[in-house]
Amino acid sequence: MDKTAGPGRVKGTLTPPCSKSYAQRALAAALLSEEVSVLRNLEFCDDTRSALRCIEALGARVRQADPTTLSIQGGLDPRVSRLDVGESGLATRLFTPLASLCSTPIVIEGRDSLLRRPMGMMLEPLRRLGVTVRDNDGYLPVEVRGPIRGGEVEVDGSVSSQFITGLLLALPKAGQDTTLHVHGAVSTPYLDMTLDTAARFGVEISQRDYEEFYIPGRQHYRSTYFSIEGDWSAAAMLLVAGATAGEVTVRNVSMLSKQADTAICTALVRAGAAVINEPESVTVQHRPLRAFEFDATNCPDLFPALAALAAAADGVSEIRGTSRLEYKECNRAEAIRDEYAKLGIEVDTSEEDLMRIRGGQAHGAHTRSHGDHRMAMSLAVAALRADSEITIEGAESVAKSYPGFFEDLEHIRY
Ligand SMILES: O=C(O)C1=C[C@@H](OP(=O)(O)O)[C@@H](O)[C@H](O)C1
Ligand SMILES: C=C(OP(=O)(O)O)C(=O)O
Repeated sequence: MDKTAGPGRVKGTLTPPCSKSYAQRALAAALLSEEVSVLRNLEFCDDTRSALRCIEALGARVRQADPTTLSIQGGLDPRVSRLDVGESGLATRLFTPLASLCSTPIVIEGRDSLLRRPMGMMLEPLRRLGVTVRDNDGYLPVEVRGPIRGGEVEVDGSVSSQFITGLLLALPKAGQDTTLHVHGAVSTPYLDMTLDTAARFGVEISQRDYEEFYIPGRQHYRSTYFSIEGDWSAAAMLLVAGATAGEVTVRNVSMLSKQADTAICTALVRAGAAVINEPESVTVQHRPLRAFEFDATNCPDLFPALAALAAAADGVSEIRGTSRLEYKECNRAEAIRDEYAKLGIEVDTSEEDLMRIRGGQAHGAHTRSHGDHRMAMSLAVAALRADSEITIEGAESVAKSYPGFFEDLEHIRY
């Protein structure tokens, strides 16, 4: 689907969808409890729907108490032999270890960009933990047959944190205690979100410097009332719209959150925007923007929002961490470079792990999302400052994380 995004100013207040990272973790934890948990403020995007499908397939009994509240009777009892994780990287790397708690074979399968994302990091550690694994040369589909038994294992954390998240949530239910030795962990705030979720379900895990995790086995996930907070990755796009084209208040987000993408506020301040933090909202106002430096290694999902910010800033911004972008929904560094070039914005990715963006006047153009929700949103935000409309091919991809994005942006644009 093509979408036309127009130039304009923005002013208004928006509430982003709930954090899909927290929602997926809370759904997984509710499955692992033998009791009833209640998840509130849960709205559905494609990725949270994938996680819901997985927990139902693995045995959870889910009742919709109201449009945003689910009551979940947990308990692993696989009803199918195949799990459809849709296009969600997290659901894949989270539910593969969870499925490995079962003694029946389960195939994990996905679609589209997920089929090109590496899954090899899961194979050896799962085998060492007693799981029989069949894979497709390091890609989906993957078949696991547990039960995973715990023990001591080395894990490569340098491509993604998501498999560690899956192990951290699955292994408290294993028969033995586990020590994970993690090498080169990236996206570490996402591991804090996992530990936070586990703790809220009464599960104990200790860790040292994201290098060693100790997970006692045979633990009990207790019944929990879990309110899902607003999504900082979605908020980041809206706040950049405020910084570049007017003023935006985002409700239901707090700087006290453990979400990685709270870091957008640091980038906004460095770029010269006015950022007003309140206990349950953030307001960003436009000011003349200057080039900034920022390391996004641990918050890779911010890159597309940062690109729209840097494109509107005076000078050359330097954003570190591009090597983290190769294996997202598309190669996001290349996609940002190529699509922003169509707008007349120069993006240099020639130096390893670094992106340089020279701010300037964006021009109308026909662009592509590369099937990537964050690219579609980034281009729509960049369009606010363009001299004419930008067409975004593949705009429906926003459904992966923020189905109402275009309506929300239109609501505050004038
Ligand atoms: O655990 C999570 O919720 C996520 C972790 C990050 O992935 P990586 O650990 O692969 O960087 C992030 O990019 C992804 O959107 C969500
Ligand atoms: C990369 C993302 O998600 P996932 O890895 O869960 O597919 C994302 O939401 O930008």
